[in-house]
Amino acid sequence: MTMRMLVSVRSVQEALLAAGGGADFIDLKEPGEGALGGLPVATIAAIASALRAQRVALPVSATIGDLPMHALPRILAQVEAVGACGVDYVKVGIERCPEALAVLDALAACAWPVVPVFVADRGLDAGLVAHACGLEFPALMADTADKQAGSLFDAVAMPELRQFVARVRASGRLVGLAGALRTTDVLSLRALAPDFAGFRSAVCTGDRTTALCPQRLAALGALLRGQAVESLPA
Ligand SMILES: O=C[C@H](O)COP(=O)(O)O
Repeated sequence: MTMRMLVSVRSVQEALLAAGGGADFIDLKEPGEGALGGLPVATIAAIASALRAQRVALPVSATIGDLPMHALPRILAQVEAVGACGVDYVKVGIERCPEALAVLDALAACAWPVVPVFVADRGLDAGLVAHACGLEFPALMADTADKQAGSLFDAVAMPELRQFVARVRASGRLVGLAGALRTTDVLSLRALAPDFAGFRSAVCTGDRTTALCPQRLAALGALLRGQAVESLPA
């Protein structure tokens, strides 16, 4: 099955560009505010409603911002605020620490579909992942916080990523990978075959805080679909 492409965007214009450029998931995020930087809720609501008004039926996710695991009340309040914006999924970063277990339990009890995103810079905690797999989440993701330190493949070894994909898939959830992934990572992604891969850095004109680049988006989409690409933007 083709690996689906999630593209992170920060505006209506970028969301429509991503939708027209082959994205399978539209992910609302402010890249300038961190790995899972949150947009203002009014912006999230405006983008979600603009997409629906343009009859874009793609699933839309939005992040709550980079909140620490000890800030559970703030995390839950933000999930509520973002979920009420008309998105399909609310993405929440899960740090590798003891408090994360209680955060996962609380997120699973939320009224909105939450996608936990395991912050994998220090590897993946198999116990935490197994715990999440036993809860009612539609999908689980791994991503990195430090986008300057290479890609997810520099942070986590292939066997560990393979185990993550297999564990999540066995639980019946969708599994997604992200973390400064580049076109050069597509072969490794294919080997792991997650349900979807998430991108921002690879589809911008410069670093991930700059504008979305239609050519890079099209080239990446073609590559993920297994189509020959004549020349990839550097
Ligand atoms: O959820 C996906 C991320 O926004 C990917 O961003 P990145 O490619 O800069 O790591």
